[in-house]
Amino acid sequence: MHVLLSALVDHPVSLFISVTFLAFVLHVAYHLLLSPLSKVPGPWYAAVSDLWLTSHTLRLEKCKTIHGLLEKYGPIVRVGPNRVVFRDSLTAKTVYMNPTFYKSSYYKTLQMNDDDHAMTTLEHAEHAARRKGYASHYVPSNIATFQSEVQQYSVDLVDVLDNLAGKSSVDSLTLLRQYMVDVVTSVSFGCHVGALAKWAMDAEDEFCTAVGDFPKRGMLRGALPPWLWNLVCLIPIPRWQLLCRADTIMSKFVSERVYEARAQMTAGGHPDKKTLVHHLLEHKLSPAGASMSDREIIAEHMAHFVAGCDTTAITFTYMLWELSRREDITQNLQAELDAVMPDSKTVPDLSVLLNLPYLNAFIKEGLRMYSATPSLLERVVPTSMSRSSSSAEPFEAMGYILPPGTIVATQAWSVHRDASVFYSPETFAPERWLNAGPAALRTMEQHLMPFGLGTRVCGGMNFANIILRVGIASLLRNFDILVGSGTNERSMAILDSGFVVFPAAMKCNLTFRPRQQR
Ligand code: HEM
Repeated sequence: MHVLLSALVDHPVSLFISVTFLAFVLHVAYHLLLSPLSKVPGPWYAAVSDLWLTSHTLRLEKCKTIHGLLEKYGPIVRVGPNRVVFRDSLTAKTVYMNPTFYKSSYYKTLQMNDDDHAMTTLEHAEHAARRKGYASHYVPSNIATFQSEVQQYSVDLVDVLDNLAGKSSVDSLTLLRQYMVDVVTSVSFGCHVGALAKWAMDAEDEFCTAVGDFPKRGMLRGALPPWLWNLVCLIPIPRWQLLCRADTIMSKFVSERVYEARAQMTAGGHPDKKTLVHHLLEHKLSPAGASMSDREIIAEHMAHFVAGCDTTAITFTYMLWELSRREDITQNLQAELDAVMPDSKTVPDLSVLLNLPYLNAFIKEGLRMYSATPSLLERVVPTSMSRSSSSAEPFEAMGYILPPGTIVATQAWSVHRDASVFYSPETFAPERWLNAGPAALRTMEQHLMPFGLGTRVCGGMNFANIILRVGIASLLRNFDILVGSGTNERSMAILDSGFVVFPAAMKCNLTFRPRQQR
């Protein structure tokens, strides 16, 4: 022993290698045998390091990989040294409804210009104060007052496609992002930016491009050290420059409109309709009367563009892609829509659309299979599960005690593909929502979580539900949708950035053939 030690001291490199090796062995032994999470099932290589999960995130297959583990190991799996994933409705209820479970620090990667917004505030009280600022804007009664704007943009969408007369295919993802930018700008600021019109004229719209680029920019920025990011941003390729400047472009667009609305309000002007900006400008963050700062208002607006435009455009695109391959579903939808839309360009009132059984079943099925955000929604196990008590109270998930600080999460991708709830889960079948008995229907509804769950559920959920119904009704009443050039199973394979999914080809060419041409 003495000889070995003196040999190591004489050879510092050997000493370094030996100490590193020992530290590694102790690290592995701790995570596999002694950690409070060591009893939770899962592969050993995931338990000892986050590198394994990171490598799958970088390969854009995080939620599919985690789904594979849930299928293999059962409803609770350890996917990292400090990370546990589950697929269980009771556990989901505790984690997402209990405000003592804060969001994990992952959400900070979604900040806007390094500023927080509702989605990135981790702690409950701070989030509640911000959410109050925008929540009244998206309640069904208020958002319904914007239905004429949504209807008008969907008719504009039909007109743009009518002009093409089905002669060429179009990238639906880009087109629908433009449509969403028009819709969200109108309900956020009460103004018209003409994004669809620009698309029709083949004119570049920097803001729409920035909205689409923002998540990709975030992904790249998160993967590179700051110095390297700053360096690559100097590469003088115009398209690349546009991506690097996505935050600046969005911030400029939003701040101009925020300052305009403030000036109007200060001058005593009353808007015809109270839009999101008015709600945020009037909002008090605390009972003492502190308003939101300009930076906070701008970040909140930018977040609603990013959270609302790409997500809705992606889900909408996948719904159309499904229709391009399924004549049976198209015919059912068209039969229902023909009956309530005698004039193909007059979209019925929401009260009518919300009561169309097949349309509703189609939208639910689309959200089940193609939610744009089906990945882990991470929360942190609190020290105490009760807000009134500070004493430590262990959190038990499906028979395992998870200590405070453990990251826990479920993901819509797996919940929506649970074969015990949704028969043939990989089949797109709107009928499942129409033919199920009351108990099975209730169970399916309880397991549908495209917009997240509980206290942090999607703020724009009601709005998205309206947009999807109005959009699908307008397009299907007027067009048959056909697969376009270059679009196939491979190009539409779902990749995920860790939060939002997108088609492998990042586009989806479809042909919109006017129905009278059939
Ligand atoms: C199909 C379309 C959409 C999907 C699938 C979707 C999905 C989601 C999900 C899963 C979350 C919760 C994330 C979490 O728990 O961490 C979320 C949050 C949010 N979404 Fe959506 N969303 C959609 C459309 C929209 C729209 C149209 C808007 C508004 C214009 C919007 C605004 C927001 C906001 C503000 C939050 C943050 C909520 C908070 O923490 O207070 N979303 N969304």
